[in-house]
Amino acid sequence: MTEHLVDPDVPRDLHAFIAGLPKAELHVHHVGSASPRIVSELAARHPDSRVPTDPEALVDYFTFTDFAHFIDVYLSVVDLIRTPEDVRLLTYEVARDLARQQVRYAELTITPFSSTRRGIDERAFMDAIEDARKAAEAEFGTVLRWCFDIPGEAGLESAEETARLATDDRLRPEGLVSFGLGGPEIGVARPQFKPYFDRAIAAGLHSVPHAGETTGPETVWDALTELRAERIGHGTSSARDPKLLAHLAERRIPLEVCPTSNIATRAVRTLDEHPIKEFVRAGVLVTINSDDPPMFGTDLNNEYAVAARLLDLDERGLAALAKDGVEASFLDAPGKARITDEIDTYTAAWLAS
Ligand SMILES: O=C(O)c1cccc(C(=O)CC[C@H]2O[C@@H](n3cnc4c(=O)[nH]cnc43)[C@H](O)[C@@H]2O)c1
Ligand SMILES: [Zn+2]
Repeated sequence: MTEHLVDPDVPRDLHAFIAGLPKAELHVHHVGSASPRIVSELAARHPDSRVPTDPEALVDYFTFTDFAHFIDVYLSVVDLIRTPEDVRLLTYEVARDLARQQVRYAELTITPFSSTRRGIDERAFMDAIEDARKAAEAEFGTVLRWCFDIPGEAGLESAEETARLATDDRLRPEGLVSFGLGGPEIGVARPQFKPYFDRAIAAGLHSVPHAGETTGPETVWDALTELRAERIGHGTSSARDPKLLAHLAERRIPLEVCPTSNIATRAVRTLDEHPIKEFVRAGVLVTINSDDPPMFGTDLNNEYAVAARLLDLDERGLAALAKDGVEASFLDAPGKARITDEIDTYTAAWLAS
């Protein structure tokens, strides 16, 4: 249990239950998962960067005034990743952090455009993530899969490049399962990305755009109708549209909810005002995720503790939430059954002890 993340309003034994609970993480960004140790190590290697080298100074550096400020800081960390070896190290260390939290399966959102435009060779980039994925599975038992996302604000050039990297048979990595859209939403309309999503879907990828994180429910509708979203990244503003909530519930389209992220980027004012309760009340399939954990001073276990408090969950409720995460994942049926069984076995043993 990470002491600074112990929520005093959640019983300690529930924190301990969460710490050992097998979980799936469906919404977590590659660069946004770099631990303070990795960020400071990379910053020390690149003294021209404005990113602090002192891990303690990172707490202030990772305090955001709004979403635009968050993206600005995020890109300063992206600037630290300059070689394929940086990419490999980051990916492997992210897997280690996930494994420590009993994450059995994670879909990691990667923005290959940001790396290739900064001069990392595309072949070497793919080899680096795949090499780390295989090593992580063999050494930690955590299965990683990739979502390649378009950094929407970088324009259609970035959409074209991301679609090419995701669909070219000579480049497309084995671990790639989905196609996303990230970055700021304001002024970046979802429908313009339809042709790129069409190509990715035709190549067998799942559609998982961010939508409704910093704009209204109409963005979520656009993601559903234009980009054929199978899950929605955040979808926070869906709570403002009862018809949309009913649609999401009826079609079993999961929301990838990241509560602490929404507070850190100031998309939502306080955790108590977070709409997660409305989602559950409307019957929407909610999954719990961490987004950019070290940047937001959180981790997946803490997000489960937050959910336990906001939704008043006990061990059985938390186990059900973890199983919903597995169900909403793009794992195959035997893979889902394996983790679900593990959750049931763990929970039964915990309750019997
Ligand atoms: O890489 C560039 O050069 C570049 C140029 C212009 C714009 C961008 C971006 O907008 C990058 C956005 C970046 O942010 C990632 N991310 C991480 N967390 C979140 C989130 O909560 N909501 C949306 N985006 C997020 C995203 O994956 C992109 O990599 C880049
Ligand atoms: Zn995100």
